[in-house]
Amino acid sequence: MKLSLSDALAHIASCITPLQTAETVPLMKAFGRISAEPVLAHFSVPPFPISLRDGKIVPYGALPLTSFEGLASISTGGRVPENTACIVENEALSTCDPASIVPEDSFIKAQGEDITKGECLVQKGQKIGPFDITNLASQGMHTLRVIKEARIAYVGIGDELIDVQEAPKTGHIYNSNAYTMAARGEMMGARTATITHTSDTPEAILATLGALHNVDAIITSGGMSAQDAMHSLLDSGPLRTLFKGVAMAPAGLTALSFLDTTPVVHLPGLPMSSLLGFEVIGAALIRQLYGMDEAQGLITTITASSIKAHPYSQSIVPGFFDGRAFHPKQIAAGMINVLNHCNGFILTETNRPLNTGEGVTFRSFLAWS
Ligand SMILES: Nc1nc2c(c(=O)[nH]1)N[C@H]1C(S)=C(S)[C@@H](COP(=O)(O)OP(=O)(O)OC[C@H]3O[C@@H](n4cnc5c(N)ncnc54)[C@H](O)[C@@H]3O)O[C@H]1N2
Ligand code: MOO
Repeated sequence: MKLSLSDALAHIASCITPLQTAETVPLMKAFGRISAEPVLAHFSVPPFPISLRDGKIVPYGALPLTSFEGLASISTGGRVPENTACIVENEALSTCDPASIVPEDSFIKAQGEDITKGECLVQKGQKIGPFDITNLASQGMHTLRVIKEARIAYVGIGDELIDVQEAPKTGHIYNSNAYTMAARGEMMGARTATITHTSDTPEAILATLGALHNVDAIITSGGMSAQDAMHSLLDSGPLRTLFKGVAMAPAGLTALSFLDTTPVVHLPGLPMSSLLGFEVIGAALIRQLYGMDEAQGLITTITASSIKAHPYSQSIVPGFFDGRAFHPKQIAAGMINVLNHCNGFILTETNRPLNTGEGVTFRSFLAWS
């Protein structure tokens, strides 16, 4: 009996401990990393009221004005003195009646208008984006405490697999699944510890997995058919299996286990199953390692064509969102040359086909960049 996708995700959330180790990195290395602590503003920005125009300073004491003569000048960004009633921009000096000048703060940026001292600029567990860099740089924060990067090992399982620099012989298949997942993992902020492959015997698989040290998670691809070694190993130890089979299509054969304390996601070998399974389960694993909640950057849109439903599983449907609608891509088992034409995917509900124009939630591959 396959686990529902929501139960599989709940297992990941409850059984995998987020990484705790923190390190200090320079500001520009913090981009895309996960903050290990809340960051509070050291001082207010702007630190004092500043002018937003080149113009003249009108003190309260000068009101009512009879002339602009004798007023002190100020440049954009200049400190506005206390007791300033308003700033008159230079362009207005020749057209505006001095008697009409009244106190007004529209050209004055108040102290702390952007950032107040003590304000939380970055939450613990938040991913640092380019505009967080703005706030951190504005505070002169040149280093940041971030969670150590997740290190993931990608292992292709199958006697037919070879590495990309090897010369192929008849029946050989390049380990493209592992390379693709490593590239996607990098986009998701996880470092690639190693990309390797092993033959489909219990001994070879256990030796390969057992030799992986200093990794936070392992993701395997292949050997998940009923008669294959990886599939059977999940029933007999030493891997501790949390689930085996998820009600999603493709990648319904996906499993999660632990090798000692290291989580291992087992994806099927057929490329569409492997890669789309990674988008859902592999991505959830990486999020969990970083202590992040649900997927970010979801886009509500409509489907540009009808989508069939699976009777017992949710479907992972890759496709292209053109800004107006989601165009599902037809896929078949084992396809390779597909996701390069897609910019994301949707998840459908079990046994619920979608008509053209029905609402869907688009999950962009770029949400992770
Ligand atoms: N009789 C049945 N056959 C199959 C069933 C079934 O229920 N009954 N399930 C199918 C489903 S669903 C899936 S998914 C696959 C799972 O197969 P495996 O996980 O055992 O995949 P492999 O046999 O290892 O590989 C399949 C095929 O995919 C290519 N491949 C594998 N690994 C890689 C890699 N790392 N990089 C690139 N390409 C890879 C390769 O062509 C393999 O031959 O089983 C169905 N069969
Ligand atoms: O269940 Mo397979 O695992 O369709 O992709």
